[in-house]
Amino acid sequence: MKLDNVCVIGAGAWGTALAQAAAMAGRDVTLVVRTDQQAREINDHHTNRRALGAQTLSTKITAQPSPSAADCFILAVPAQSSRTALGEIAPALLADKPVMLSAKGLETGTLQRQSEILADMAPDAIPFVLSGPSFAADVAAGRPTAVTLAGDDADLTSALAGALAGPSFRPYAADDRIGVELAGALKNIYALACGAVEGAELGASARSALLARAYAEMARMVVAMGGSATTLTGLAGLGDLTLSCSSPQSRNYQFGMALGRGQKVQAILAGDAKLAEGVATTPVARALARDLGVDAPLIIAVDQLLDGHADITTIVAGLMARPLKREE
Ligand SMILES: NC(=O)C1=CN([C@@H]2O[C@H](COP(=O)(O)OP(=O)(O)OC[C@H]3O[C@@H](n4cnc5c(N)ncnc54)[C@H](OP(=O)(O)O)[C@@H]3O)[C@@H](O)[C@H]2O)C=CC1
Ligand SMILES: O=C(CO)COP(=O)(O)O
Repeated sequence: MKLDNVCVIGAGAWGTALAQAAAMAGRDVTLVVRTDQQAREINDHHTNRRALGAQTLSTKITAQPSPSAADCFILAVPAQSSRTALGEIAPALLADKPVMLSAKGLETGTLQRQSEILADMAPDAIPFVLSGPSFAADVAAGRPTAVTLAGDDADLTSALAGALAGPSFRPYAADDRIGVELAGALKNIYALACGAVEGAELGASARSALLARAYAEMARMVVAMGGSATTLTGLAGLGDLTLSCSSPQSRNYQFGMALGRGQKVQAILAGDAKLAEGVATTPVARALARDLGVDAPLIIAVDQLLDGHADITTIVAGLMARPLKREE
């Protein structure tokens, strides 16, 4: 399959960074933007300041107002906007084309993963999931990282990984789409939790204990939903979990820090909070855990913190007072 050109839908931080990675890998890239002003800025000045500050973008990136025919596509809008964004694209454009899903979140209401949304909206597209430890600013600046690209066809997944690979962006091909997708979505919940621990000044020991129990809980969720626990040992699992749960650069971690300092969700959102996917994904994950009968005390704890019915001191006391159990 020809993979010379890539169309990226969503010109926020991540879409622009992935456009840059694809361009650095030698691809011709079209980046779908929503305003003429953003198109002019990218095409004339090779920057997208709202998304990536002063970062200079490759001249191989061309901005345009709507998607056009391409060898493969990357969807990079927030998880709750994926359905709307896909609804604006003629399904025929995506038919038999690889579509790489890069949003890290579960859909409110439907409880769906991104690839389930794609299957609804463009059933003939070929789904791939891209996830792993990768801050947009790092990727766009050419700082090195490695990610997981999961797809059903091993040869095509490897070919796509090769089409995106550059000196500073190294995708590993994998086949567990469900595991990779869930790891990306769930890590945002645990980043909220770890940020809250930091905001409440509960200490580095608490944060690492939380991280380890988060990993165990994430494995229970992934296995219950048909993914593989082994996937979590990789970039999309351990790699992204440790990044997002330990770095104030993570927007979810930042949001968690504000929660831990006692701020309410509405107040944080009313400020200049950036996108924190875990806020919408937490109640979805809680509903999924309930439906699947998965023991998920940390997801429940974050949901309680978000819904404001308990403060962090009460929530942590509740977690610590649970019956002792064996580590498995
Ligand atoms: N930033 C990062 O470091 C990383 C982000 N991700 C994931 O990528 C996803 C996007 O995040 P990010 O780029 O950072 O978010 P941003 O808030 O930076 O950007 C979101 C972009 O999506 C656009 N958008 C929203 N709705 C639509 C729509 N219906 N159609 C077309 N475009 C739309 C927005 O346009 P407008 O501004 O006009 O509203 C904006 O350009 C998230 O799921 C995130 O978890 C994954 C890895 C790294
Ligand atoms: O997913 C990310 C890094 O891998 C970005 O995390 P945040 O959305 O929390 O900033």
